[in-house]
Amino acid sequence: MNIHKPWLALEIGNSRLHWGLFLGETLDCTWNTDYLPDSVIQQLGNGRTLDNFPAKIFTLPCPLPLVIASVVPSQTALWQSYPNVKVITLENVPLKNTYPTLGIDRALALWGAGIKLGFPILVIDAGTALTFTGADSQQNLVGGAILPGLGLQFATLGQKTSQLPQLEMQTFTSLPPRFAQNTPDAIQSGVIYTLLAGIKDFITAWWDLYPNSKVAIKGGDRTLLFNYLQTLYPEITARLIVEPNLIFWGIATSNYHL
Ligand SMILES: Nc1ncnc2c1ncn2[C@@H]1O[C@H](COP(=O)(O)OP(=O)(O)O)[C@@H](O)[C@H]1O
Ligand SMILES: CC(C)(COP(=O)(O)O)[C@@H](O)C(=O)NCCC(=O)O
Ligand SMILES: [K+]
Repeated sequence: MNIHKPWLALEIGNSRLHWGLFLGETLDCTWNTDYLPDSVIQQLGNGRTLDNFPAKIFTLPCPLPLVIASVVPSQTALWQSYPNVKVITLENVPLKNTYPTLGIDRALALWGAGIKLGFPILVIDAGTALTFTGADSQQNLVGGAILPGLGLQFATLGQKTSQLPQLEMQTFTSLPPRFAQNTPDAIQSGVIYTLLAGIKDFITAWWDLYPNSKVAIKGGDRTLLFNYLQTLYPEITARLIVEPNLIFWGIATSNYHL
């Protein structure tokens, strides 16, 4: 590939779309959007661009080549009509010892983190689901864990009970009192302190196995969780790398042909 050739990387998550504009092998900028309707996808394929895309895309030869990493097959299907599209699969990721149903987002983030930060590596993805995914010094997947992400935990409590309100995370500022005296604080306390203790437990268990390993956190809730962790467990955050672009690093270092 020409070193300055522009192309788009698209990660399709379970909540939204994550975009990266590459110039050759360099990640130029990133942004997020909601899922797009079929009509808009057709327009993009016809060379038009969108208001909430970076303005510089207007200056590039559209439609740009597109590389997709998706964990939502129904969304992937909408892009099959795009003229120059490549869908990344596990076979394109050099990570070893993977299992067939491993999420491509987890494989790419782990691979990207390992290549840039070094193996062994543990990646925490604080997205719709919260995942832990680790690799050893030989670039083998060691394994990981999957649980409901922060937003999903609040949404589930709000939707599946009659008396619990739906909390909006944008209103969260600092840690709630652990022993709360009202319903919203009690929900926050239960979800947040339990999740933070779980994250700490997974990280320390990983460090028991790989004492010098780097640990990186990505995903839409990364900043909120990092800030809370910093208050409760500063010794953990001192060694925790916050990096939103691990998947784009993984895409840039995988084997596929546009
Ligand atoms: N603008 C936003 N839209 C949606 N979710 C957001 C936004 N900003 C932060 N989040 C948080 O990001 C989480 C989803 O993470 P994200 O990495 O975007 O998901 P996915 O990759 O699974 O689509 C939600 O729990 C939510 O709290
Ligand atoms: C665990 C996930 C749902 C995470 O997706 P996300 O929350 O990032 O949208 C996704 O990686 C997935 O569907 N994985 C397949 C199962 C596995 O990785 O074992
Ligand atoms: K994700």
